[in-house]
Amino acid sequence: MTNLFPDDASLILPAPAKLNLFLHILGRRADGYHNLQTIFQFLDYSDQLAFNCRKDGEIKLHTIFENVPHNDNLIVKAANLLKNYTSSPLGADIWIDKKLPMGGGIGGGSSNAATTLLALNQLWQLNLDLITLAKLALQLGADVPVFVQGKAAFAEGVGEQLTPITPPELWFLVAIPKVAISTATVFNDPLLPRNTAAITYQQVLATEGQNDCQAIVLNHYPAVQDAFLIMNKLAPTKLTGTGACLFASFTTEQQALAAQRQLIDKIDCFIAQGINFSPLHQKLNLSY
Ligand SMILES: C[C@](O)(CO)[C@H](O)COP(=O)(O)OP(=O)(O)OC[C@H]1O[C@@H](n2ccc(N)nc2=O)[C@H](O)[C@@H]1O
Ligand SMILES: Nc1ncnc2c1ncn2[C@@H]1O[C@H](COP(=O)(O)OP(=O)(O)OP(=O)(O)O)[C@@H](O)[C@H]1O
Repeated sequence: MTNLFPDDASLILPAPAKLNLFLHILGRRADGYHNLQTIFQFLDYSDQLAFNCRKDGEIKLHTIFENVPHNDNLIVKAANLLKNYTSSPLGADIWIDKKLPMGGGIGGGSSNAATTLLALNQLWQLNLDLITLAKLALQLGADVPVFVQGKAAFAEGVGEQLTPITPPELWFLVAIPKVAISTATVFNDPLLPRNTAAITYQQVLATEGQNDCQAIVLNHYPAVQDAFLIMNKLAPTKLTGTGACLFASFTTEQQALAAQRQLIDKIDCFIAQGINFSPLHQKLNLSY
């Protein structure tokens, strides 16, 4: 395991990325949030977090994030939320090996928060079930509950009403344009389309779908537009979440690798398989 972590770490767990295979915006609620329909699928591509229990109650994230103050970090927020909810007297030392790009639309921060909730639930012996943890998780962000539940899902509401589904576990080429995009900025854009018709659960897996944020993001962020134009020549390419990452799917790893070879020196990208049961839940031996 990575030497970023102490040898005596009691728990080392992954925080996987997600893709939004499509992202439909149905409307805007009175509180400003948007009603969505999306498919979340996990990627076999993860940050790693290490945890030790502290008896003095302090929550300490040891890894420095250049642009995120300690107490604003979703890892620390998740730990404090769980501590307050359960009145646990315990604390934690936490380290992270960060691989997922921030502001990339692949859910890095949200996934870190979910992994922290599940890790401390175990270390502090709280025995909260996933439904209770997912409800808490929603306070941290619309994307956090799916990472707590651990199953690929058709999501509705603001992203918290989850129906497990099993889309094909394809191989993805994921491009990382060199820009971080704020989700709130995209959702506040007056030109964002907000009137896509709802589909039914029966239609989900047959729906190709689109990302309703894509046109806005390509228009405003030249780095995303450039990467899109290059990658879309190789294979049909889509935005995930509010970007900046783009993805294209392939039936086999070899096909994805062949496409990646054509992008070498042009776009920073990685290959990963889509997975319907989170690597976090697999590592914790939770059943599907
Ligand atoms: C775009 C997605 O990534 C799709 O999976 C998510 O909906 C975003 O989830 P997230 O990053 O966890 O977002 P949050 O931290 O909850 O919200 C950030 C901001 O995005 C906007 N927001 C988010 C989710 C949503 N359904 N409607 C919104 O309008 C709100 O302005 C909010 O202030
Ligand atoms: N542990 C964390 N990892 C990443 N970002 C964090 C973390 N804690 C707080 N943040 C803040 O949250 C912002 C969004 O982070 P994140 O990487 O989750 O974006 P994203 O990939 O667009 O997520 P999503 O797809 O859920 O919208 C970052 O720009 C950063 O300021």
